[in-house]
Amino acid sequence: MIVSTAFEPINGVSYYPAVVDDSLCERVKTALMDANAHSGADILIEGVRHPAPRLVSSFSDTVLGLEGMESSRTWTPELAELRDLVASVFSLNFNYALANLYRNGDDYTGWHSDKAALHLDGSKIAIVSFGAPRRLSIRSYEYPKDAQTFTMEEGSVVVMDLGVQATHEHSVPKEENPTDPRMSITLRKLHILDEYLRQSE
Ligand SMILES: O=C(O)CCC(=O)C(=O)O
Ligand SMILES: [Fe+2]
Repeated sequence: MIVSTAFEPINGVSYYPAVVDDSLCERVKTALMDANAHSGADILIEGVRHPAPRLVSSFSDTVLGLEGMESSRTWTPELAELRDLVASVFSLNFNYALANLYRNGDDYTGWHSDKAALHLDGSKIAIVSFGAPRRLSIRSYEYPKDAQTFTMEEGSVVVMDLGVQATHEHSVPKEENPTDPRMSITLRKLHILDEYLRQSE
């Protein structure tokens, strides 16, 4: 499958529409809902508990407990299919997925960079979108007023270089208009997973 870059908001971040077909989108959504996989645990920010502004779950090659997260589950068949499709389209490799469920337009992800230290050096993060379109904003730490914002449609993939995390942060802002649920599956290659496996041998 050949995909063309529709949009590159900044160097190191590319948006590709229509990578995942409707049938796989439907199967992934159903699988995630059936698995009742998402948790709404509180999150800790500088030692203070806040209700999670979205629901999260995680999947990986082996059950992994990361600080502040419920343990991951092993891949469902649909998520493994999605992982393999995105890996082959972009010639990447993934061993972990963090899934987010935005129940409506009030759910959001605040400004943050992904924790580069957990990921394999030089790897990339792929964000796959399902359900209602939502916006992704990206801004540099240097010029925070110049945010780039674009809409992620169902079946689209955003590919982010790990290096971008050092210079930029991203967010999924709230929507003012009524908004249906949206899920994102963020595919990652964590180096700590291999180390974790080695420790438990
Ligand atoms: O839901 C999204 O599109 C982005 C989520 C995100 O930034 C993350 O999980 O780190
Ligand atoms: Fe993120």
